[in-house]
Amino acid sequence: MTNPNKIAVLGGGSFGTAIANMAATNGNTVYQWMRNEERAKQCQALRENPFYLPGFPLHEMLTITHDLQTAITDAALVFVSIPSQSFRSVVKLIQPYLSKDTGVISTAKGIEPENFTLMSQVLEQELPDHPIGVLSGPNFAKEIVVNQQTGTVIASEYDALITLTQKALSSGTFRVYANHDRYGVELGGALKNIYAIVCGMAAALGTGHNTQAMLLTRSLAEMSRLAQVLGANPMTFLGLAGMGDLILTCTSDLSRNYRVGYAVGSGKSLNEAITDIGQVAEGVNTVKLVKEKAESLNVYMPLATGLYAILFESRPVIEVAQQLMQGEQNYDVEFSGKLSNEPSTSL
Ligand SMILES: NC(=O)c1ccc[n+]([C@@H]2O[C@H](COP(=O)([O-])OP(=O)(O)OC[C@H]3O[C@@H](n4cnc5c(N)ncnc54)[C@H](O)[C@@H]3O)[C@@H](O)[C@H]2O)c1
Ligand SMILES: O=P(O)(O)OC[C@H](O)CO
Repeated sequence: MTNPNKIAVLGGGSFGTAIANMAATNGNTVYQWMRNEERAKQCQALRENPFYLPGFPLHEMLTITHDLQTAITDAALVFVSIPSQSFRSVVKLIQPYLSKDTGVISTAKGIEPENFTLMSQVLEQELPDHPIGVLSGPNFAKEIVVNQQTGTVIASEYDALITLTQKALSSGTFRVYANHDRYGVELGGALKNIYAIVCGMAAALGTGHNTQAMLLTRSLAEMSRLAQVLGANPMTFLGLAGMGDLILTCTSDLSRNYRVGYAVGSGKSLNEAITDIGQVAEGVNTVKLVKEKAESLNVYMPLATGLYAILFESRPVIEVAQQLMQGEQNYDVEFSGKLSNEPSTSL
């Protein structure tokens, strides 16, 4: 049996800390697990995470620990807030400590290279007997912890898990919407990172509002086009985890993906940009996987393909932008029976 008020959060980064602190503030007994013992002890003693969210005090109901068993035993919910590159290896560690009905929720917005696997699909594979879900939306950790009013989405096939998550996290400043299209919600969170890099790059080149509006709108069209072919509901992309997160990350330098794009657009190499940011920007790997996937499925994704050419084939940004603008004319709104998936060479 699980303790309905016990929650575990895996990951010592910015989002893990924000989620753990919110759940603790709501009166839950929360354990945040960090792999680095020294860091866990330091955060626990300081009541702060100086590595990712310096200056922000942590709630007394939150315990930070290096002991995975203590963190997980009896927890009703486990949030996995580990970047996609390490996600599976951490999930493998937790299996022995989970109770039978513990729900496990991914907050990671990335894709595993093998078989284009999303993180909740990793959960499905590694923890087939557990209810699973995805938490995704326009959610900068740095804004959550200073109580900026925020909306998010819990997506799952399990209504009990949705209700438990809403109860654990909802507050006067955090609103948790439900969605049953887990795949669509998760895909939205992963894909928007590509376009945040594109928009950061465009901003570095001094583009105006017309360009930014066109980029955002065509990004949404492109994401939805792939999502539909992959089996997600394209309407999901009109919600917080699609359009909401796209707007957030494509318009703010709080986004690490946007900052990678801005740095590359300002003349830095991709490696310099990543090193300077010092945290995970999932879109850099995602664009490689999406370009491959789009080609194999013959889905038209000119922005993702153009970004790939700039980042990995040394194509000049201006040249790629001109090519996109001068291709053949295309339709505005898809999914209305016209041109849902026909190849073209324009934006
Ligand atoms: N930061 C945000 O505002 C935000 C918001 C929503 C979703 N996300 C997503 O959540 C995920 C995590 O993001 P973040 O911002 O917390 O990342 P982060 O870079 O701030 O922190 C990642 C944490 O994971 C830990 N980690 C990495 N590999 C590990 C391993 N093998 N074992 C144990 N711990 C490991 C790191 O030590 C670090 O503490 C990402 O997929 C991101 O896209 C982030
Ligand atoms: O900093 P980013 O670009 O990883 O974006 C963080 C979150 O995904 C915003 O919702």
